[in-house]
Amino acid sequence: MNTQPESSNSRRHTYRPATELVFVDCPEGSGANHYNAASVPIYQTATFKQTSATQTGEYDYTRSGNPTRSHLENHLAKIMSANRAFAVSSGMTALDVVARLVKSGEEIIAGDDLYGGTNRLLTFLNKNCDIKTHHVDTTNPEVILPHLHPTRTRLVMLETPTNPLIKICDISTISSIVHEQCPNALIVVDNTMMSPYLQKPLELGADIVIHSGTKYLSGHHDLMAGVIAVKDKVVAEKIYFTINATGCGLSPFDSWLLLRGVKTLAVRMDKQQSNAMQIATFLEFHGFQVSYPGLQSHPQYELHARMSSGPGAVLSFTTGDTSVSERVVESTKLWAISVSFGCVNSMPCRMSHASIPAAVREERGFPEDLIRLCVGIEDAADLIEDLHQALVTAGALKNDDLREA
Ligand SMILES: Cc1ncc(COP(=O)(O)O)c(C=O)c1O
Ligand SMILES: N[C@@H](CCSC[C@H](N)C(=O)O)C(=O)O
Repeated sequence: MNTQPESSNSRRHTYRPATELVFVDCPEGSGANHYNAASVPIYQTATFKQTSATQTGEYDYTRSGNPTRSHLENHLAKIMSANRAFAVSSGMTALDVVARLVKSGEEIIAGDDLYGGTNRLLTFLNKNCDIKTHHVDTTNPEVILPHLHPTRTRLVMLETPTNPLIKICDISTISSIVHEQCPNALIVVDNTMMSPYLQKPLELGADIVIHSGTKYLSGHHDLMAGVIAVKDKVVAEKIYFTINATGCGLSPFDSWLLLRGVKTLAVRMDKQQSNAMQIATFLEFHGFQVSYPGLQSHPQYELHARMSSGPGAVLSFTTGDTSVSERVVESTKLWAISVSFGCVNSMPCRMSHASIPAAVREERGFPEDLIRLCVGIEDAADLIEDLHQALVTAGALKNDDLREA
């Protein structure tokens, strides 16, 4: 049964974003926190005893609903300005659940610089389910127009910034164009890179927002999770149906971990973002081609600033030579070599998009010498010193004198 109440936050004063992240409301009428525990308890149970032989109570079975997950989902709906939010087992699950809104013969329009796993899912749907995806450069809303079909287009899937090229698209303009031409189409934004602390796509015209909760929302690389936030009640019911039918709702323990992580999102993101800005400035000062929406040199600096309250903590840069980039990555001592981002450590990475075939990467202008930096909360001076020595060791930087920009 569906136990998650709609977000009921209109009844009280709204605080500033960092406060709202910490302040967890008790879902109205949920009876989910009988003892007023300051930290929402973990309801580690698969099933719930009933008092009636004919009617089920608020909760009956954890696949269908669990009080710990309800608290989390209610909190997520609030911070994402959604009518309802759902917590599932991974970011890819969130994307898969949303993709199930598309029927065979319908179409998707998606960016050409999407996370590799999303690209893999869309390729699977194309090959096996007769669901075609048109990949376009979403930085230019005009290029979407020729692919819009009044009845066939079902989803328009956007990332902004994109992973890993850090391209920006205009959520409001694209939403208006698509909604006007295709009443059946839904705008889906993967907001993983920004987190709801920095950007709220539902307020900009999107219909559905998804997150890999594995990243900033949880923040410690100790959890896999996904989030789906929805504006429309009918769409939300369809999403809930799929989650219950397929059994991919987030477990009670992971729901508790994610709720705990969300409370510290603002402090982590503020520090990570400030570190990222210093590192981007350092790299640009030394002549590297850096893509980071906090730099005025980013071609969509102003558009990004209009849509969000900060540039985030992921940036990418090129060295001009693939083997030099590999040496840079391998020469760092402090920066771990690992995929994923959003954690409290930092990592250089050119592995996350290995699932996109080399030919497709080339066709979409994905530079093989790209290094993606996912900046953590360490002392920025240590991160810069380590990056500097790695650049010098790899021969990417001739001048080994460490100058701050
Ligand atoms: C932008 C983006 N969306 C979705 C995902 C998928 O999330 P998860 O790994 O939690 O399945 C990832 C990374 O994996 C990602 O970087
Ligand atoms: N082997 C994984 C790669 C995951 S990449 C994780 C993350 N989204 C990132 O961008 O670093 C796979 O095949 O999905």
